[in-house]
Amino acid sequence: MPVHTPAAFPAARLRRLRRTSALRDLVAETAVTAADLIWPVFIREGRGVEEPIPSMPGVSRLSLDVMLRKAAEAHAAGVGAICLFPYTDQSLRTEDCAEAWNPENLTNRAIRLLKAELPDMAVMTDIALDPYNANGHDGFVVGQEIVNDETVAALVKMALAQCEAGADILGPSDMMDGRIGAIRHAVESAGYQKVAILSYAAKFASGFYGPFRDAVGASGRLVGDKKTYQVNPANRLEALRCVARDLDEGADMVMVKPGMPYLDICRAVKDEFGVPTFAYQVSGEYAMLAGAIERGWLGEAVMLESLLAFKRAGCDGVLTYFAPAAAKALRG
Ligand SMILES: NCc1[nH]cc(CCC(=O)O)c1CC(=O)O
Repeated sequence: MPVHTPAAFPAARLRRLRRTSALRDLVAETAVTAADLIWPVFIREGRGVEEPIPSMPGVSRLSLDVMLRKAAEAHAAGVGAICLFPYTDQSLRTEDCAEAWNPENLTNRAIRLLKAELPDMAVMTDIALDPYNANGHDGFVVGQEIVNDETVAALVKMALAQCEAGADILGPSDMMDGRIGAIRHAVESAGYQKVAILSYAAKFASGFYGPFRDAVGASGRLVGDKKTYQVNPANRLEALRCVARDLDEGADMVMVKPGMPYLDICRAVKDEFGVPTFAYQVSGEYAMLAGAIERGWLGEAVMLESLLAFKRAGCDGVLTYFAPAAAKALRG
């Protein structure tokens, strides 16, 4: 869109439209609303448990009863969707990752509970093996290698179990090649035509996932790094190829992750493809902001400012740990 060159001063005084909040709101180009937010939640076994995660101030692992109560509050405040991340019991983390497609695993029980009690809230899942893997990787490890096709077959089983439990949105976050096509084909064939896929399409090999790995209990386990499957942070065109590929294979929506350091990618994805585009404001971004807010180094307003940045960059929505607090702040 062409940017009009303002007339010379004093015909143009750009401050005229900044004078009052009514005028500012009238000409606001973008807005963030609670309905734009997806709330990522860490779940664990137990009852009445709220276990703080030290590297994510204000975020806790929740037992399913507490999760349900907080989900209902967030939903009442306007948050439309929740995304589940399990803290799997250490004894269930194995090299064959079989817990990942157990119909009764923590995530699948949480999906059933949410769909029974809060049917209008959209439930999104994560598809990757890391919460179930003895070595913390998103795929099977054979020798030194993260093997692709064997992992995809396991991800398909995981996806089908989540569909069976009632998931609305599948979120493959593993970055194996061919997983979107394989999952889409299996899900269609099994009769789950209505389930949407939000692909973690442009997912970078980032240092900003550190606190998340603490939260799901994978930090101490991860052997090596994820650079053979996640995208090099130096690469913009490769990220766009990932998005094109996932759309071709049947993704309904795509995600850029992390968010704030990759706003250029968000804008490029929206401009290039025009599809529903999401950003994940990841755990490390949350930790920076929440940690600084907690110490009084930054004001709370940076929360909504950071979310607005995603809308300005072309995103339709944001996955953010701030979702409940942001929804509350937006209500004033
Ligand atoms: N498949 C794992 C997964 N799904 C979401 C995140 C990160 C989210 C965050 O940092 O908030 C990760 C971590 C990783 O790839 O190591």
